[in-house]
Amino acid sequence: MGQGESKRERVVVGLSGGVDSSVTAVLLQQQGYEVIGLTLWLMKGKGQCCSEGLVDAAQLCETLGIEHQVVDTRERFQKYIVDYLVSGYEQGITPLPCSQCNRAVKFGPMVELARHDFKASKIATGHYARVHFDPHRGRYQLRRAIDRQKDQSYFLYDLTQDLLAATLFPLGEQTKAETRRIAAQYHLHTADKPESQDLCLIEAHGSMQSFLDQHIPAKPGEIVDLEGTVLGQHQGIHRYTIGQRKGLGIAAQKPLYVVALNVQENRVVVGDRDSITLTSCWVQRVNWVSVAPPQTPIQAEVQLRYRAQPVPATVVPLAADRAQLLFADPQAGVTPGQAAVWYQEDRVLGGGVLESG
Ligand SMILES: Nc1ncnc2c1ncn2[C@@H]1O[C@H](COP(=O)(O)OP(=O)(O)OP(=O)(O)O)[C@@H](O)[C@H]1O
Repeated sequence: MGQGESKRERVVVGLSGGVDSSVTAVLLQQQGYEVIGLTLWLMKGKGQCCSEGLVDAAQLCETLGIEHQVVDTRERFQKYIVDYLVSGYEQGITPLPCSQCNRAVKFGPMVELARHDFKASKIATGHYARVHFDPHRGRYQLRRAIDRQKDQSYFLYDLTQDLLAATLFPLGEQTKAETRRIAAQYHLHTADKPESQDLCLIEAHGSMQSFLDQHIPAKPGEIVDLEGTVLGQHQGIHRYTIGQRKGLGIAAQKPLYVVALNVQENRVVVGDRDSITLTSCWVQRVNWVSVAPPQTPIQAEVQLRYRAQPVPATVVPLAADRAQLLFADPQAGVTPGQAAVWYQEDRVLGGGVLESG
């Protein structure tokens, strides 16, 4: 290093090839960081995080004059996401792979690579969420983004304190409209890329159904009511989700919902709305984020789906990383495999995976 030159702090930015991560790189460069672009190659084929994404990310780095690295993560993605999804659907649950993807496929490996290969202390992504250190609590706090429409904190509840300490979310403080404005201002070729609407896997395969059909063979069975009366046939329980109403193909006098997916008997069990309405449920693989695991029950607002309205509940911490949720009002949207994430105001306290039964 020459005299008078100061060593700039280095940050590794996860680049998917989309507008959000592009603007993240621009903002950090503007703030004086030495930015390295890192693209994880997740899947074969075309799509946002596949070949098209790699090329767009490479082009962005060329425009910004920064280093770009691509790391082949396909095996990890296969193990933690594809296999996890397939075995979940085979067992009659509806897994949400995004939180697991963030912790095990993206943030964990990115922080490792940043520290050991790139000698960088920080990583950054284009997620809409906020993180800051609270000296009173002695912990990093994960919070919702300023832009509530885009807020992605729901998908980040599984991050650890160590990962949060190493992470920057520059977009958490601004709206998506501002992000697009910055992309246009810097003439980024990613400025007009359409918003991703769904799971990256679904975008790559056209639909969840076609993804599952490629991985799970059809296995016809019966659709029955709670008394065991056969009402129809199905082509495989992996095609159904608990709580599902549409697409059952059964004519009935009142609306029917999927109540249970019985793997042993290969049966889809249906019932009326009351039979899917719960006053409590259990959560496993709980991660407490912004607070240490509490010893006594806490009051929180629980979100049972991405974009669902949070509902008031008591979270009862249990042994072995489990918790029980006691809803203030009965809830019909409890889908095993999806994430339940609990908040106090805009702070993510914790979350976990909804259990069946
Ligand atoms: N394949 C990847 N390699 C590295 N980082 C990634 C990859 N995919 C996603 N990320 C990081 O995670 C963030 C959120 O990803 P998500 O899939 O939710 O896309 P998004 O919100 O549409 O963002 P973008 O517009 O950057 O694609 C991205 O902004 C990026 O920083």
